[in-house]
Formats: sequence, C-alpha cells, structure tokens
Amino acid sequence: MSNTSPLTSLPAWRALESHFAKVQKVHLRDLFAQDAQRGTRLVLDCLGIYFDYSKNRITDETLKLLFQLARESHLRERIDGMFAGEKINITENRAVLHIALRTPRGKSIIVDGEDVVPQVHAVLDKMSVFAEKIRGGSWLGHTGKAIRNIVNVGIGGSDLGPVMAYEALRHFSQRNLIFRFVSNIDGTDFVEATRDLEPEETLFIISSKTFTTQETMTNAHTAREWALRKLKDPVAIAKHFVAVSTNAEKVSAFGIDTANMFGFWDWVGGRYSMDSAIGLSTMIAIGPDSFRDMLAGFHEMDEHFRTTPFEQNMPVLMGLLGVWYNCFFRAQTVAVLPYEQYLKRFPAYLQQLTMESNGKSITLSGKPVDYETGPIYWGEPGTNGQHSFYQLIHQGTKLIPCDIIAFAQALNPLGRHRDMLLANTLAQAEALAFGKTSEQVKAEGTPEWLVPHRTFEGNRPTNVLLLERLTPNSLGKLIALYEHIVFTQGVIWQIDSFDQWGVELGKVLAQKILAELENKSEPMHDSSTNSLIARYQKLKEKI
Ligand SMILES: O=P(O)(O)OC[C@H]1O[C@H](O)[C@H](O)[C@@H](O)[C@@H]1O
Repeated sequence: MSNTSPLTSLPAWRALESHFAKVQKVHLRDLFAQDAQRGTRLVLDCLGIYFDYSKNRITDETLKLLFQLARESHLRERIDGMFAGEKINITENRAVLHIALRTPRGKSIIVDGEDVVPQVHAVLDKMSVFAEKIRGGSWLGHTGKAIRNIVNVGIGGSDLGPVMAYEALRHFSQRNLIFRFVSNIDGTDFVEATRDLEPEETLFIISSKTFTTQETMTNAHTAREWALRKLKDPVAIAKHFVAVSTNAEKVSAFGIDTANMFGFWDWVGGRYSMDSAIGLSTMIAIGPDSFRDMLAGFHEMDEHFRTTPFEQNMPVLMGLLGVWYNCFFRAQTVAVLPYEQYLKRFPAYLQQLTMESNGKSITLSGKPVDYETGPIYWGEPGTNGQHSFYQLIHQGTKLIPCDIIAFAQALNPLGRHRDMLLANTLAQAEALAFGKTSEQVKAEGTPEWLVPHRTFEGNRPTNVLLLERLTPNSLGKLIALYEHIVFTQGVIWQIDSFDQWGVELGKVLAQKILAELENKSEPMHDSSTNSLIARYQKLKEKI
C-alpha cells in the first residue's frame, strides 16, 4: 500500500470540511437557477450509460476537492495495484482479481508467477460445454431422462449473484428449464424449492468457495438424500450433482467427482464471484454466448475504471459522491431504486457487495477510523417503492441519496407501460431535487394550516443512470460499476474492502449453541442467551 496519511489529516479532507460548512445549506433550486447548463454539463455519457449527476448537492469546487481527495489517497496507484494482482487484501494476504474473470483471452495477469487468464478461460470453456449439454438435453440423468431442473445450492456470494443474475436476465433464459435457489439453513427453503421437482430430471449445483459453509453443506447433504431416495444408487450422484468451488479436496470428500467440479481461485472474493464458475446456473440459463457478452460488459467497465481520468470516470465519480454524503452530510444510507422489474434482486445483491466490503471500522494500519465508512444500501424496484417508503425520502428527517436506474427500451413492450414507468422515474428525481415551496402550495388555494404538510423541501440528491436496454452486457457494466464504486470508497476510507472477519463470531457461537441444544448440555452463556436457550427447548418439546 502506498504511504498515505490518515484520511482526516489530508489537505483535501480539511478543505472539504470547510467547504462543506459553506455549501451544506445550498439548495439544488439555486444551483440550477445559477447555471442553465447544469443538467447537460454534469453528466457522463459513455459505455452506453447516460449518468446524470447534476441533481447532487455539489458545486464545481466540491468536485475539484473530491478529485483532489482521490489523488491524495493514491487512488490511481491503488487501482493499478489491484489490476496488477498485488495482494491488496492485506488481512488475508490475497490478490483481488475479479477483473481477471472477464479479461479477454490472450491478455495476461500474473499471480505468484502464473498467468491466470488462460486458467479463467479453461474454466469458462468447460462451463460452456457443460451448459450446452444441459441446454440441448444431451446431459442425461441416471435413468436416461434429460435434465429440466437446475437447483443452485449456496449462500452469500454463492447465492445472491446467481439469484440476481437469473432474475435480471430471465428474458434471455431458456424457458423450458426451471431454476431454483436454495440458501437458507431453514429447511423450508429446500422443501419449497424441490417439492414439485422430479429427482430424475434435477441437477444440483453445489456452490461454495470454501466447501465448508454450514448452510450449504447441510443443504447439499439433504439434496443428496432427496435425490437418492428416488434414484437409489449412489452412482447417480455423478449425473445429478456438480460442484463449484476452490476446494477440490472437500468436493471429493463430499462424493462429487472432481471431473464434475468447476473451479475458481482464492483471489476471487465470494461477493465478487458471480461472473466466475459461481455463475454456472446463469450460463445454463442464458447460454455461453450471452454469458460472454455479460463478461464483455464487465470488462468494458473495468477498462473505463482503469484508464479514464477521474473527472470522467463513472465509478470514481459515483464513489466520491457517496463519500461526500456519507462523511460530510452524515447520510447513513443509500437507496438503490431500479425502475426495471427484472432488477428486483439487484438491491439485495448490492447489500452484500457493498456492506460486506465496506462495513469496516479499522484502517489498513490497524487503527480505528474517526469518520464514517460504508453506508447501508437498500431499495426496491420502482414504482413499488413509491407507494411504500418514498414518503420518508421526500418528507422525512433523514437525507437519503438515491441511485435511480432505468432503461429506455422495455424487454416486454406493453401499451403505455414503459412511458408510464419512465415518467415516474424522471418525476421522482425532479420532485426529490426541487420539491414544492410553501408559496406554490398556497397558490393552489391550500388552507393555511395544511400548507406545511403539503410542502416539499426538496434538495434530496439523486444519481440517475439511464441505459438503452437491460441485456447481459449492460448488466455486466452495472455490476462492475458498483464493484469499482466500492473499491474507490474503500481506498478513500483506508480499509480492507476484501475481508469479512465480522461474519465469524456468530458462526463460532452458533456451533457451540448447536452442540448444547443437541446434547442438552448445560449452556454457559450470559443470562439472556441461557434463558432463550431454555425457552426454545421448552417450546420445542411441546410439538
Ligand atoms: O462460498 P462459500 O465459501 O460457501 O461462502 C459463502 C459466504 O459465506 C461467508 O460467511 C461470507 O460471509 C460470504 O462472503 C460468503 O460469500
């Protein structure tokens, strides 16, 4: 890591603090009134994405200082370090190379003396052959029937990406195949996902980077029992189970032939893995060509991020705007509002990507931070959110910057639906920014006492991302955009965006409590946990 002073002592940070004191109350109405070009000037139009950031509470000076902050944080060197395969995940001593997963054939990225790009393409080729066999009906189950149902068993990064991508790209999927996803340790997840499936026609993809995750291993064993109840012969496993993992030893120990294993590498973080073999279900759904088209979209955004000056660099710009709201306005959350039904799981996917990455409070040099880091990401597709939580965004006491994502062309054109959807999209961004003054409300003849209730303060910032059409390629660009926003922010905050130690403690305690629940040994915890255990055991006995 380049030598960087603590964030709050950087000159740009100090300058931003005094700048913030001056501009924090400035209203977007005034910023637009002062500059007739603002709405066409503060936009980026590249890679097929029209990014309008004019409705942010920023001036040209804000942007200048934010870019200066990026330079003083050595963002350029850190980007180069990631792309060169440096071990920037310092707490796990690992390279962070999800960008290698979409690097075109023929290029090279060296990790520990080995070029990883040919390895990436070898796995993609193996996935393609397998995916085509399933899609074409030539991969037969144990009793000679073609596979019709594909069940991905995984959790976290081995589930959220596949689920999101399947939903997002459903329009491009082969419709005679049924896809299901099992993640939760709650048995209901498995039972409901498989209750109407025929084992003879079902393929399980056991997806787990480590192949040790309790939920996934338990669901995988349950899946094996479910399949063998009908198929009887353990030889059948070879036709009905494949694995996606970095851990060949554990895959064999489970009983899956490593010939049926699709590998990836320790330099791919779970939440950055949906475009690795973890995307096998996605590839079976949309086909190898569309999957590669998605990878090409990722790669275009990677190259944009790697080579474009910060001022025109979409992930850098969006990342810095996020830092501005998070650290100076102290906005606690970011709402992601896709105006596209197919992106309904996109906010959930982003929650792991952003919050598991930047939910940290210790710097790379091991000190507690004295500023805010990762915000809470949340959201629902428009227009549904409008009839639910938008009230709070418009008139509540909290500042919630919103990312609004929309596509001009409907994949399912239907009457006036798309125009109505887009009218809502644009209206919300306008209403959030400009609001409605009490004068305007009064002029409508509203009784005096009602005026404050019907007034909209406005000045609620939005980023609007407008694309032509949701395709595998544009989805790849959008995901890579957020991956690099996370990276940019992690660099500014001087944290390790690629570890996740915070998930460990609960896992260890759950093992201990499970043993106590099953052995009925005397629980040795605090008084609250002890009595919850006792109550659970009592309630359970009532069945
Ligand atoms: O893919 P796996 O090794 O099964 O891991 C699944 C998930 O579980 C872990 O607890 C981590 O928090 C996630 O980052 C990971 O994606």
